[in-house]
Amino acid sequence: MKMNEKRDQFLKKYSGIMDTHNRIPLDLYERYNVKRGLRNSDGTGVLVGLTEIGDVHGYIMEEGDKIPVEGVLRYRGIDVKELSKGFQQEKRFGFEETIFLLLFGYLPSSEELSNFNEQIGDFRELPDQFTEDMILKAPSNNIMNKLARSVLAAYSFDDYAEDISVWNMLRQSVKLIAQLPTMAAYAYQAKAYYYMGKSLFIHKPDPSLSTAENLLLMIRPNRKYKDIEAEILDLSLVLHAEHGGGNNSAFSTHVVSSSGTDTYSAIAAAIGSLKGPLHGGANIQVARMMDDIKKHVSDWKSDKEISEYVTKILMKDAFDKKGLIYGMGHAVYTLSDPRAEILKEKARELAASSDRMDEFCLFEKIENLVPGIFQKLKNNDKPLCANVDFYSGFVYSILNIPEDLYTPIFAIARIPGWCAHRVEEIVSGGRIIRPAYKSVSPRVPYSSLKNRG
Ligand SMILES: CC(=O)SCCNC(=O)CCNC(=O)[C@H](O)C(C)(C)COP(=O)(O)OP(=O)(O)OC[C@H]1O[C@@H](n2cnc3c(N)ncnc32)[C@H](O)[C@@H]1OP(=O)(O)O
Ligand SMILES: O=C([O-])CC(=O)C(=O)O
Repeated sequence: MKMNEKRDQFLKKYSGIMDTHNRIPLDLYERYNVKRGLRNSDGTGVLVGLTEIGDVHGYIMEEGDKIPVEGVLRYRGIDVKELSKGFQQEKRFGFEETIFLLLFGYLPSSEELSNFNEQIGDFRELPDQFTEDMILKAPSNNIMNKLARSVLAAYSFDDYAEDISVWNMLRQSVKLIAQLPTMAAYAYQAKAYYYMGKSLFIHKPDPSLSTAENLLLMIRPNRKYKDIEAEILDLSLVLHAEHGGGNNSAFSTHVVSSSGTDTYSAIAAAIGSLKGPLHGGANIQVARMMDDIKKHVSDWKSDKEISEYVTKILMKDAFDKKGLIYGMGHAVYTLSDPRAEILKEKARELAASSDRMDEFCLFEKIENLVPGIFQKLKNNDKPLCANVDFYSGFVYSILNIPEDLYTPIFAIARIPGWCAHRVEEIVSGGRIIRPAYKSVSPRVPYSSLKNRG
């Protein structure tokens, strides 16, 4: 028998065995009062830490009951809606001051902001040979995978990689925050060249420009972008920058950092977490799901036809058969996600000016119809709102940003949050995160090889 056939047989047999031997009966979780997914029985998160960085508010507790409320998100105590309104009204980019706010805990003065922008600008370029050796020689079909590997590779270019003093973590944080857009843009160019047959171009970042402008100039063949495109991308970066300590990627950062490991390992772990389709990777899944819905629903104005197809998706009978409507639902928000509301209005404006209003209306219909269908199918009254990932990809598509970069843009936005959480963990956490797992395995005596069946 050929090795391939033997391998197929091996995988078939042992994947079945592996599955059986890793299934713990659901009733045991209840019996031992296990907080699955670190959740209490009402879906609220188990309290495992304190943070001053982000505050995510989606319900209030009243006499033991969870009462849904409109969502509010605060960065270092400042409402993100006010923060966004502030820099937009002053016609400035907001992402760099948001990074400052998250890292240092207060809004910078103009002098502090311009010094900070200089620091970021100075770090934007990748080290000598990094692009050639670490990105072009080892491209990936998946930019998040390439980003995580690039962050790990950056360890080897840092003489103080292991130093976890605050001074050094700040240096590493600013460097990684500045370089992640460059890594993502070049990783995308490498993918476009090696996997998609496109021309290869590597544009140098411009230290005098914002993160949003740099990202756009590095992914555009002619380095050109419109001001409005950079402004909207900047706003989106601000909205994605931080989400408390409990979200999966920030918590991964806390867990990994609590072992005392280096910054590159912690940030690579966070990128791996964000990539998942239940977390930041949902933005690309929304785009794929919407393409599928557009293909299968002939009348985009028909509530009936849309509802029937959405029901099929929820019943695991259509699209990726996972039973999920991506971009809907949230672990904390109930009635609304403030970021989705802002992105929705941007999506509406952009759609109106680019002849894509029919698509926008389809998104809006799905947003409005899904909660009712979900409640009917699940026989509950749980509110379900659009989350930050629902409209972001649609906005990016109008900005002509390739789908491959949707989740990497989320990572570029969220790395300041991760860095702030890493420092908070090391400065204030101070104890290795180590929850308990109860063993429910029966005791089995060892048997020697000759006595096994
Ligand atoms: C940046 C971000 O990470 S935002 C979130 C991005 N992720 C998505 O958009 C994926 C779709 N949404 C989801 O899978 C979920 O809403 C999550 C992962 C965001 C939150 O999950 P949870 O906190 O477990 O949600 P919640 O406690 O409200 O879920 C209750 C039930 O509703 C289901 N549910 C929640 N949202 C959805 C959805 N969009 N589609 C189908 N079912 C859903 C859950 O799977 C769960 O089912 P179960 O009881 O059979 O296990
Ligand atoms: O908080 C969460 O669970 C998910 C998240 O990161 C976000 O919504 O931005």
